[in-house]
Amino acid sequence: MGKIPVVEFSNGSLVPGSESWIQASKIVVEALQDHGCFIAECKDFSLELHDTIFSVTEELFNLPHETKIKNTNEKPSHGYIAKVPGTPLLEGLNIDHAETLEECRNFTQLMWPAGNDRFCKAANSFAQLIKSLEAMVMRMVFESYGLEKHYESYMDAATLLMRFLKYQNPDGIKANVNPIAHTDKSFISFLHQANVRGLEVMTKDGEWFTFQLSPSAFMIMAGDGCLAWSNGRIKACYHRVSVRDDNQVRYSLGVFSYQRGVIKTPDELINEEHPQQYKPFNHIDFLCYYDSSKGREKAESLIKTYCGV
Ligand SMILES: O=C(O)CCC(=O)C(=O)O
Ligand SMILES: [Fe+2]
Repeated sequence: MGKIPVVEFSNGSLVPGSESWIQASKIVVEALQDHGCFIAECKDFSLELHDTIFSVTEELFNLPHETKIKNTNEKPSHGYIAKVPGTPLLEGLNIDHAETLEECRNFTQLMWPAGNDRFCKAANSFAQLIKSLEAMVMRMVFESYGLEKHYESYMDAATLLMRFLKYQNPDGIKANVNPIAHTDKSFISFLHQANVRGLEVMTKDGEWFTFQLSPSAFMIMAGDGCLAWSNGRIKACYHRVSVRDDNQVRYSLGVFSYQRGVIKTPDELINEEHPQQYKPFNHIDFLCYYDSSKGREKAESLIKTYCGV
């Protein structure tokens, strides 16, 4: 009861339409509706890429402050994040449109003017893997609601923000480095952690759930975008990070999918039983609204305030 399901994902064996696909699909959609999340065991994600991505992540955070602040972006939380009130131990760097090799190259060039091919390759391979995971998960979601015809346009409008995260050693303070529980503003998010566990998600029973580390496991969670799009059928996953092991620096990776332009609930999901709950809204405008709103810690139902009917 209340446990987050684990679903095996591999491009080779999980073929759309097959018996295993239909079974996996059922578990995925139910989990998204119940908890707003599930765990994907991703067989195509090699241990080698897992090790490389976290080794280059460490290298990235070791760059001088003057270099890291060059990671700027006009969109909120899309550039360098450091010492944000409420989360003083958290540092983050972001590659917008990480699914494109070009943007991975631009970011690499900015951080390492002399080049760092290992970083660039690892970041782009990681983002590509997430892209294919997103394609599978969202195909399942669209199919299960009978919305196949809208799937291609969803994927065409999807862009990935790849975030590298570092949580400083809390140094003897009661270890709770990012206690702010929140839902993501994304459509869907993919989280992967290294050696230090810490991500906790709230189950439908209202309990905090933390998961065992596996180098090929990803926590996949729905954000506010998906909640509104699905007319409230899918939950936005409520989560927080709470590192309890002393003297450990925690690294994690988050990939957040955003829709270019407007998110609109498909007409097929609106009926007498499910009256329209959210008006169409521009995804990035919603992120800006969130960013400028006071008391973001409490912003649990901000999407309702922003575009609720
Ligand atoms: O570090 C993590 O595992 C989660 C980070 C997170 O929730 C976020 O960046 O929105
Ligand atoms: Fe989050």
